[in-house]
Amino acid sequence: MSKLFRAVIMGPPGSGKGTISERIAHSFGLKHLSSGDFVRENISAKTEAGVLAMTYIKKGLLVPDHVMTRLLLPRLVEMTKYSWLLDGFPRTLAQAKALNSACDLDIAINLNIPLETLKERLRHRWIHPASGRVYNMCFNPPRVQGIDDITGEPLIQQEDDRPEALVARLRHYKDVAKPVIDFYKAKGILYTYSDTETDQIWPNICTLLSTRIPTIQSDARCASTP
Ligand SMILES: Nc1ncnc2c1ncn2[C@@H]1O[C@H](COP(=O)(O)OP(=O)(O)OP(=O)(O)O)[C@@H](O)[C@H]1O
Ligand SMILES: O=c1ccn([C@@H]2O[C@H](COP(=O)(O)OP(=O)(O)O)[C@@H](O)[C@H]2O)c(=O)[nH]1
Repeated sequence: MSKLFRAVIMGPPGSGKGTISERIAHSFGLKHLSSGDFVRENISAKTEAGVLAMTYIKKGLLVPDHVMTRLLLPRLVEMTKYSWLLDGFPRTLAQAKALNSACDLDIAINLNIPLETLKERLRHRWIHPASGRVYNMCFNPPRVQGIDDITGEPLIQQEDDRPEALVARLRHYKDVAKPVIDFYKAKGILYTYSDTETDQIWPNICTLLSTRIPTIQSDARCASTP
């Protein structure tokens, strides 16, 4: 069996983690593990960690590290046979250290996107709350305005995507993410990408992954839109 591949993707809200993760999962056959999805699953299933997590999310806060690791690390144990890309975790140095004790990462992708771009994107972000599917009214609009393509249910805009909430969220992200970025830099596995468009970043990430996931050959999948 070929060696398993493990990666994390980091970046501020709106940096395109979800969008790029979907492309990576689609092109390279990795499992896309989203911490937000895990949290929402635990909330729906009313697990102990889910009920606890909900009390923080309702206040617009990050879930504390010990709750988040309790919720997430067992899911990684279920994934020992698979290659995966983890999106949304770690968000803090404590989470990065917990993850480091649980498994060896091959790479950490860091998206560094200008503030104005983030604001503009999130202003146009609409989501289908039940599935977490993400749309953008300019970049990838739904087929019918305001309606989820798959279920036909209405889309919503998240409170904390509004410009007023965003600046504080981004400031908080920078403070918390800096030690995580330094941690992966010191390990020599950090790859930072800076641009205003996912379509510009994507070919570079795709080329990197093609060299690191040897079972899969690079080809047209590294074009700007897969
Ligand atoms: N690693 C984590 N640490 C703490 N809380 C987390 C973590 N991952 C998810 N959460 C909680 O779950 C919520 C939903 O996460 P999700 O990543 O889907 O959305 P988000 O924070 O709005 O992300 P983004 O705007 O970057 O796409 C977060 O707002 C946060 O409260
Ligand atoms: O080049 C891009 C990449 C993403 N988006 C949109 O920007 C928003 C944020 O992207 P995503 O949810 O993937 O980012 P995340 O918060 O997961 O980092 C979404 O509405 C995407 O459709 C965009 O307009 N242009």
